Amino acid sequence: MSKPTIALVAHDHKKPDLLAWANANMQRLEQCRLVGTGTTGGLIAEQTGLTVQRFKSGPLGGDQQIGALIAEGELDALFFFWDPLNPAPHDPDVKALLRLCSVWNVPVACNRSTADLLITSPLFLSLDYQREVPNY
Ligand SMILES: O=C(CO)COP(=O)(O)O
Repeated sequence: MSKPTIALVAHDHKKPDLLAWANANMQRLEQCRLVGTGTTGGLIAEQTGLTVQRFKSGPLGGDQQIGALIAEGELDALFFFWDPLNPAPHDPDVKALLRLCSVWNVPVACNRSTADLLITSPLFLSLDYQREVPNY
């Protein structure tokens, strides 16, 4: 398997959580191709030194760009620390992104504990594991 592609996204109040998690998982993240929404991706690249391909900011279409990667079969996992306590102007985009993860059986972590379990799973970087992709 080539490097898995994973997306990193966080709403503003959750960015510190995602950043702390990224710092704690540098070695694993270095083995992945990283993409992210604009502000999140920039922050992670700047503060960890990891290379992150940045899409537009979430409210400007970044979630949808990541959704497009999913629809094209190019995303292996989404780490999306969304904010359950503050409404986002682009909530439909957020829902659409999470929905596509279910449609295409893409693993998604919405908080730090799930992100820990996912990134440390022996299946995650395993050559033997093939995620089942639905055949619509
Ligand atoms: O709004 C977002 C996800 O819905 C994240 O966008 P930013 O990374 O640009 O803040």
